[in-house]
Amino acid sequence: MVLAQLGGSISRALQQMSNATIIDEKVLNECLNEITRALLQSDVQFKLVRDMQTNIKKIVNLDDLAAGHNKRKIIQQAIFNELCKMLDPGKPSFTPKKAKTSVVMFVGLQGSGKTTTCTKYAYYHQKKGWKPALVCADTFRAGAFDQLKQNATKAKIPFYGSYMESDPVKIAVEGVERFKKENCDLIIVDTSGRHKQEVALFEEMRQVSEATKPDLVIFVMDSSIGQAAFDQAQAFRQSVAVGAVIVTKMDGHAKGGGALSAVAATKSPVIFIGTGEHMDEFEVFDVKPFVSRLLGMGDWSGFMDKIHEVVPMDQQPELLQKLSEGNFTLRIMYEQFQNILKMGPIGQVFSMLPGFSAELMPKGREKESQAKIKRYMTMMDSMTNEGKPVLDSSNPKLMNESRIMRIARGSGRQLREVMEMFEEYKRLAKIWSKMKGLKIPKKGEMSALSRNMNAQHMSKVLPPQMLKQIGGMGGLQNLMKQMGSGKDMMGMGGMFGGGDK
Ligand SMILES: Nc1nc2c(ncn2[C@@H]2O[C@H](COP(=O)(O)OP(=O)(O)OP(=O)(O)O)[C@@H](O)[C@H]2O)c(=O)[nH]1
Repeated sequence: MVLAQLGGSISRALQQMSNATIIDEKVLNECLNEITRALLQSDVQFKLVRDMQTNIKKIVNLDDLAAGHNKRKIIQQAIFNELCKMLDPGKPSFTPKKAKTSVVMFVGLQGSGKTTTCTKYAYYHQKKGWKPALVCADTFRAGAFDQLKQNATKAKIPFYGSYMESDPVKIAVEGVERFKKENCDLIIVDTSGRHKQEVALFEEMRQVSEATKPDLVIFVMDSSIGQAAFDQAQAFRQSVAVGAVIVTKMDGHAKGGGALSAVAATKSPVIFIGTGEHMDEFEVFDVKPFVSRLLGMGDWSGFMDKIHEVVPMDQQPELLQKLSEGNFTLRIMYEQFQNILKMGPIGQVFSMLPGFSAELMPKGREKESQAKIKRYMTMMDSMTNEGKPVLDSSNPKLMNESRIMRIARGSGRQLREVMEMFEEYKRLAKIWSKMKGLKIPKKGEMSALSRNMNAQHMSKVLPPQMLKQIGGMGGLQNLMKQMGSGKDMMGMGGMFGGGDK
């Protein structure tokens, strides 16, 4: 996701400003101009960027900066707040309720990923125990119904559509009626897309909306749409009552800033993002963790959510217990590799760890990375002869030369490869050791994790250089006190944003 580079650019601009001996208006302006450039390059709409710059100038008091307060922190907090404000329209979207029928209509341009997203949305809810159903009211694109049918069949979701009927309104109404009778609680209507924002598309959309009376209209937008995002989103908003946005293809080379613009144009929140072509490459969108990640800080609550998603329920308490004790053993790594190979999204899990962005499994190189994981597992399989103490220990000293040679021989791999596997283990163990001492949150209590993070935990998570900037442990404790214990850490995340480690 190119948006991630935005965090790096912002951090660099802040660093340059922090390096200046005297912070005057000129230095502040230079810093803000640099940030503005970064935002524009990420395709955030010009007007939004300009407003943001004006707001930051209003908030940031030059006297405070001159007095030697932590300039970086003050400005970064202002940027964090402004970006959050941009992405948060101030009111949540309509949220369907399980076991109560809701009709959700999807709209968007052709190729935006609408049909794929309909299925992802249905599948996401189905996994949570809902009874979703899909209606294909796209009679414009030949093959649209086949695509929906294929996706729906794969996910075992009931669907409705027609090869013969050319009236999308009729199909939509029939489909909705049918699934209401079948007591489906989430009836999803996919509508036609066009290449451009044509009058005919909007008229058809309006008619489908009028006939089916959706509880929620979701606007699906391709993240690579760039500066056109604002106008496009606004055009849709003017024809139907868009209530939420889903931004797709966030995994690609898109700059992604259009997402921010779409929120501003529709005054509706982004509720999910699409991060790949597969059914489960779909993430709930939360503003603060997103901006935290954007600015280079990890996303602990997202990470914990992912653990709940990736690790089978019966293994979760045990895994979290071990992690909280600081015991990341080879066996844990092996078990997690197993889970990952079953479920796939390791990149998503790791990208949420501070300072650890999917190094093991970079996006676009999944096949290669999966082969690597399988190779590691074969080597680890041959370690069973080494006995329980080795697999269940987190002491790297146990991996001595003779052991490494035995493992290489046993698995038919080269010494270099065994060492590489072990280096990977050490790297992971180091990162996961930061979980040590964390109070384990129960499912649905993710924010508790944030509250339970004390300064000591935070100091372990922060890169040393950054900790120094804040004034060491003392400075950090003060800062946390100022924030108040009840404040969420994600907000702080924005203040600490990395990128210059
Ligand atoms: N990489 C990536 N590809 C996606 C994502 N979402 C959808 N796609 C792909 O984008 C292409 C277009 O998606 P569709 O779902 O067919 O688009 P659509 O908007 O329904 O198109 P129409 O039905 O013609 O309006 C397909 O190849 C999808 O696999 C995503 O989040 N990431």
